[in-house]
Amino acid sequence: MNYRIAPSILSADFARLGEEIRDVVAAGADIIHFDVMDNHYVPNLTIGPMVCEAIRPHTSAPIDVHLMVKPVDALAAMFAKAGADIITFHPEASEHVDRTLGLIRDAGCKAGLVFNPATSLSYLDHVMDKVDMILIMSVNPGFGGQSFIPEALNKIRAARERIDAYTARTGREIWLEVDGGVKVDNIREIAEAGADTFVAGSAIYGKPDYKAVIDAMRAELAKAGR
Ligand SMILES: O=C(CO)[C@@H](O)[C@H](O)COP(=O)(O)O
Repeated sequence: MNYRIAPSILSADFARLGEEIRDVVAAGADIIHFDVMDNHYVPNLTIGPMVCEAIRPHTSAPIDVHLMVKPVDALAAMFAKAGADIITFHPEASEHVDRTLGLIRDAGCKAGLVFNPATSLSYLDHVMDKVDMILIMSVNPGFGGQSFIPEALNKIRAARERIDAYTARTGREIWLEVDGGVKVDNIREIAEAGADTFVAGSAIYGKPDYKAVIDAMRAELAKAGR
């Protein structure tokens, strides 16, 4: 299994963002997770396309933009232009899920849907052909440093079943990402439930030695029974 670790820069030192991104990639990160909050869809306000454009020259690692915004389409287009590689959004925040997925892919990015703990996976029913990544939230979005909600494991299993059935039928791969409260001590269980891509903010940026945390996560993933 090809596992990917995606540090969330929400927990980085924003005053030194370029350096923080270079450091975490040097420590073994595969992807940079970029949280966009609008103080409307979620009760917090973070960073926009100008910051994405500013960090783009600092890394060749994929930038994975998680849009916690409503409406979605205009910002999705701006992030594609600003250098994002992957753009995910919450289906209930889009007026037209199929069209939003299409506009992200037409702009050259991978597109994904994000599921809050209370959002049904049935949003996937008619759009799997346009989905490159499914992101399961294991906390309610808006803040870093929250505890993993155990019920998310069942949702990860259900998403994995959908992906495996789809891949068996079409041969096309879809990534399964998990975000919220991911730590060294639960990453193995999350992988065994079916995730392949792991967002971790406070677990990595909250420790002085990023490489030690990422190495410990990979050691746990190596023991996963998938
Ligand atoms: O999208 C979010 C929170 O809404 C996340 O990406 C957090 O940034 C994850 O932080 P930790 O739970 O890993 O500290």
